[in-house]
Amino acid sequence: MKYVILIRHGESYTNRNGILSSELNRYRLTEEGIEQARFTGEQLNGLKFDGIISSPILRAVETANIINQYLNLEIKTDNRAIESDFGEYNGKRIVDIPDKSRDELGMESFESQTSRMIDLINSYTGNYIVVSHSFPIRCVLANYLKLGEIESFGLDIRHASMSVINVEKEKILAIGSLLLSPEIRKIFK
Ligand SMILES: O=C(O)[C@@H](CO)OP(=O)(O)O
Repeated sequence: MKYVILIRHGESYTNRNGILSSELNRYRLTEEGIEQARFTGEQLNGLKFDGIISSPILRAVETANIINQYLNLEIKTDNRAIESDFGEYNGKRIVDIPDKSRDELGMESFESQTSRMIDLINSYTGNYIVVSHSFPIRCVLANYLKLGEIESFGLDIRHASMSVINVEKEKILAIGSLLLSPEIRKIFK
């Protein structure tokens, strides 16, 4: 890819209920999450992309379809953009998860998520929107910022926010933005 806009899905019932879930078809977007996705679609309206790639998880696919109402592109699902694998903690409330490292908890590692997301980005040519999840997006940004898991802990990726990367120059142009600057909009005209 030349440029990528990484978008976290809108608020879903996993977030509303404080649950970690990588189940494919269980948790939909909330009304708020639908509105968030619509707002992001409006920001992207009229801009040109080579396609939308989405995590196969329902909340991401719903977000991609709402955004695509403004873009009318082909949407591809790609497992490399999927949510973290939470292991035995899949479906559990965040408050009930012991305060241990991901490795100790048997969850998918920071490195695994980083490499699958970078692999996805490097396997498409052109400018794409990628709809994914908070942690995988944080992994990509940390990669370009040359930060590790602990050092990038503060990267809080809001629902339906846009993080923009010039992939060829390995340069982050925006992190977790709800709007696009005129300079960034020009790239996709
Ligand atoms: O549950 C969360 O906090 C994140 C973790 O990646 O998932 P999602 O972005 O799907 O809400």
